[in-house]
Amino acid sequence: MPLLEADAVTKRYGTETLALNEITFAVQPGEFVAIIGPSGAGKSTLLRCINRLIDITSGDIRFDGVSVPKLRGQALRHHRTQIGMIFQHYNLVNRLSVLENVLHGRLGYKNTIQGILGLYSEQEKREAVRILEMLGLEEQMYKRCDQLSGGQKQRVGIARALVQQPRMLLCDEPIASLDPSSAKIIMDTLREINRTLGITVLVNLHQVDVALHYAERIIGINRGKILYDGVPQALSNAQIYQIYGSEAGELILDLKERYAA
Ligand SMILES: Nc1ncnc2c1ncn2[C@@H]1O[C@H](COP(=O)(O)OP(=O)(O)OP(=O)(O)O)[C@@H](O)[C@H]1O
Repeated sequence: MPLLEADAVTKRYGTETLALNEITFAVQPGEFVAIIGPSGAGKSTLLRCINRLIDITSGDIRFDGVSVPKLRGQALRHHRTQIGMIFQHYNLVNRLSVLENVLHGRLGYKNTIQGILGLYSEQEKREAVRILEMLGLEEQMYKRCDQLSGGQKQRVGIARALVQQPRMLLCDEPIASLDPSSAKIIMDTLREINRTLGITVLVNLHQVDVALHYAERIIGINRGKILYDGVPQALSNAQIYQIYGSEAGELILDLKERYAA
């Protein structure tokens, strides 16, 4: 059974903007999928609908066979614990330590009082430390997050998602604010998590070359519609043009340079 199914998902903002237009696809457990497309294509909207940060207008999204739009209360909180989110701007609390930020990933499992008091079990703290060590952040553990580099902040974001023990990671432009070497570390980390922990990864990427390098499947979106869904090897330049429209020229030039090198 697929882990995630999107069935004719449509999302409108007000009456004007049709951000997603009958999107249909399914993701199997363990897949590494890159969603590519130009600015405004609907990539962020799609991830936010999957996690129910926003409601879809029509269609259905099923996670592990359960209809996401119908979830309420405890069931919705449980759904969100299953999905780790990683953001372009990290969404960390800068004045708190790395360890405290990572433990925030456990909040979905707590009642309000436990959450407010920051009550975490020894087991949860040990697990947070173990994940920080795995991501090479053991020396940063007690630093405030505002003392970290962008790449380190994003690794904290990944650690926070992992302590949730998620089944899927949704990554919204995780490398858009990073220099190339930090971006590589983040993408390598996501691939490693996918391969060794078997966690399904859906990653929004603006950069088609990165998507081609890392993903085993590409979903290309333009104006809220899927224009390509398949393996990276079969994505032609003509299809890249279709997906990216006027932004394509520069991208394809970059690709040629990359492959020539
Ligand atoms: N909260 C909102 N209210 C109204 N319109 C929105 C909202 N969020 C996004 N949109 C619009 O929906 C469309 C899709 O936006 P979305 O952010 O999902 O695209 P994207 O592919 O993630 O682009 P980017 O990479 O620039 O974030 C755009 O036309 C955008 O202007």
